This record gives sequence, structure tokens and C-alpha cells, in this order.
Amino acid sequence: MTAAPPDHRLIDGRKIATDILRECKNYTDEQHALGRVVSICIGDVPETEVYVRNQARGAMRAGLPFEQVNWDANITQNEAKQVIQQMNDDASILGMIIQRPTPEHINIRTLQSAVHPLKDVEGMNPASIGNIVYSDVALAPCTAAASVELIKQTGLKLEGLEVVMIGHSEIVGKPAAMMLMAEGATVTVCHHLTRSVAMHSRRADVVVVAVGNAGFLGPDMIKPGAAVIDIGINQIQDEDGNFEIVGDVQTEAVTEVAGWITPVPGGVGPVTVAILIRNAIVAHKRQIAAGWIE
Ligand SMILES: NC(=O)C1=CN([C@@H]2O[C@H](COP(=O)(O)OP(=O)(O)OC[C@H]3O[C@@H](n4cnc5c(N)ncnc54)[C@H](OP(=O)(O)O)[C@@H]3O)[C@@H](O)[C@H]2O)C=CC1
Ligand SMILES: Nc1nc(=O)c2c([nH]1)NC[C@@H]1CN(c3ccc(C(=O)N[C@@H](CCC(=O)O)C(=O)O)cc3)C=[N+]21
Repeated sequence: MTAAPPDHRLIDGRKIATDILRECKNYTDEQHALGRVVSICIGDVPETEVYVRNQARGAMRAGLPFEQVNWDANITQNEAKQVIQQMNDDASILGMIIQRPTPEHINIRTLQSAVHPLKDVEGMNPASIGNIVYSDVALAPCTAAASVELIKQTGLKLEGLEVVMIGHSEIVGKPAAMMLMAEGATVTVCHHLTRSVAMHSRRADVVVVAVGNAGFLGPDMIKPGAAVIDIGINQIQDEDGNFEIVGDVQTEAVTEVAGWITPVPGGVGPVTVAILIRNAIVAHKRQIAAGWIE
């Protein structure tokens, strides 16, 4: 049996990630000593397992030292902040990322603020996020940056493009909307109080979905030929009891109507990981420019 021809409507996130990681590798090959990226999990957080595993793989492919650390769920806010401050002063550490979600008693915003902006490889320090408002997007939250990257891959011109962003979290929806505006798109942001999401999404040239609800976006919610960027990562159980990862989009049905669509897995996820690594390279360059390292 011959293999089915590739579906050109599917945007291949793995290929885009490979290209980004290759560029990063070209950079790391030129460096004689690089600090490590430290990926922090607080407590036992099953949602982050796949992400952290793929961060380690991505870092390895890019030739970037990487360390995963797991802090006890009972660590106090103050202890966590102190360790982050020590990491800021540790020259062997290039940057840090703190996985979400964190335990109830942890104020994640305060912890993100404690990460020095030059070590903020996830772009989640309020200062980094603030820079996006000024259209300075070199160190932006990884998933938001990944969705912009994926839209660019369609070849659509972002200037004047009608984009509907569904979801307005601080880590995905809001920064993605800002970054799309910086690219010249006309952006509509929908959330759970939006009266009719479908009324907005049906008008859009591009629909970006980050809701966290499997099968949320159906084929009747988009304009024929639109591009659909599926950010959702939802773990569901199939009829045989096996776990699988699906997005927020009814991928099969929407593919029939869409001009382009990102699959899950193999879409936004791998690009998010690659952007994290690219952010680490940006941080390295900024640390050199600041005279921190030679
Ligand atoms: N691929 C990747 O790299 C990443 C994937 N994710 C995935 O993306 C998804 C979203 O993550 P995140 O942004 O952190 O999640 P949050 O739960 O923080 O945000 C979800 C957003 O969806 C909105 N929403 C909920 N229900 C509806 C509805 N019925 N109609 C319209 N909007 C709705 C919420 O609005 P409101 O606040 O008003 O309730 C909220 O803004 C998850 O599946 C997550 O796993 C997240 C990060 C990275
Ligand atoms: N501070 C913080 N930032 C985040 O960006 C963040 C977070 N916390 N917590 C958890 C969620 C989830 N998330 C994923 C990113 C990539 C994949 C990923 O690589 N997915 C592969 C899965 C492939 C496989 O199964 O191995 C894919 O979609 O193809 C998954 C999940 C980031 N998140």
C-alpha cells in the first residue's frame, strides 16, 4: 500500500521546530561555554510532564545545557523566591522557566517577577510582557510567539489580517493578541463572557484557539479557507482506556473547511519548545551585550 499524500492544509510544527533548533545549534556550536537552562516544577504537576520532557529533548538537539528541578509542593513562597534570586546570581545558569500550574499557596506572578529579565527565557516576567506592548517581541511568551510563527508559515500577510483569538490568559491569549497587533493584524479577543464566539470566529481569516476544552471549535465556527491555530493540549481517554493528547479543535471536521490547520500533536507544542530554546539564545546574546559574560 502506498502512503497517503501529505495533506498540505496541515501545518507541520515539527518541521518548523527542527528549523528553529538547527539555527540555535549553529549558534551554540560557536560558543565555548554556555550556562544551563533550569526548568522548575513545583509539586507534582502531570500537565507539565510532556512539556518538560520535550524541553530536555529540544535543548539537547540545540546543544544547550539543560537541568530539570522539582521543588517540593510545600516549598514556601519566600523559599522559592530566594532560590530564584540565587539562580539570578549564579553565572553557570543561563535562564529559568517556572512551569504552570503551581500550588495554590504560590503566587506565580511574584515568582516570575523575581526572575531577572535577562534570565527570563520564558518571557513571563511582567517586564518582558510589558515590552510586548511596545512591539519589542524578541523575548516573548513561547506559546504566543509560536502561534505567530505558525501563522507566518501559511504565507498569509499579517498586515490587515482579521484574526480572532479565543482565550485571554496571561500566558497565551493576551500576549498572542499583542504580538499579532504588533504584526499589523486586526485582532478580536474572545473569552467566556463573549456573547457569541462563533459570530466572531466565522468572520476571521485566522482563528487561534487557547481554551483548554477538547473539541471546542467545530467546522461551523470558521469561514471556509481560514487558517486555524490549535493551541489546546487536552489529555483524553479513548474507548480502549488509552490516554491521548488532543487540541481544542475538532481537527478532522475542521480540516475539511479550513485552508490551513495545526494538528495536535505535532503543531503548536513542538514550536513552543523550540521558541523556548531560541529565547535562551536571545537571553545569552543580551547577557553578553550587558557585559555579564564574554
Ligand atoms: N501548546 C502549548 O504550548 C500550550 C498549550 N496550552 C494549552 O492551551 C489551553 C489554554 O491554556 P491557558 O491559556 O493556560 O488556559 P486558561 O485556563 O488560563 O485560559 C483559558 C481561556 O479560555 C477562555 N474560555 C474558557 N471557556 C471559554 C468559552 N466557552 N468560550 C470562550 N472562551 C473561553 C477563558 O476565558 P475566561 O478567563 O474569561 O474564563 C480563558 O481566557 C490549554 O489546553 C493548555 O493546556 C497552554 C500553554 C502552552
Ligand atoms: N510556564 C508554563 N509555560 C507553558 O508554556 C506551559 C506550562 N507552563 N505548563 C504546561 C503547558 C503545556 N505546554 C506544552 C507545551 C508543549 C507540548 C508539546 O511538546 N507537545 C507535543 C506532544 C508530543 C508528545 O506527545 O510527546 C505536541 O503537541 O506535539 C505540550 C504541552 C506548555 N505549557
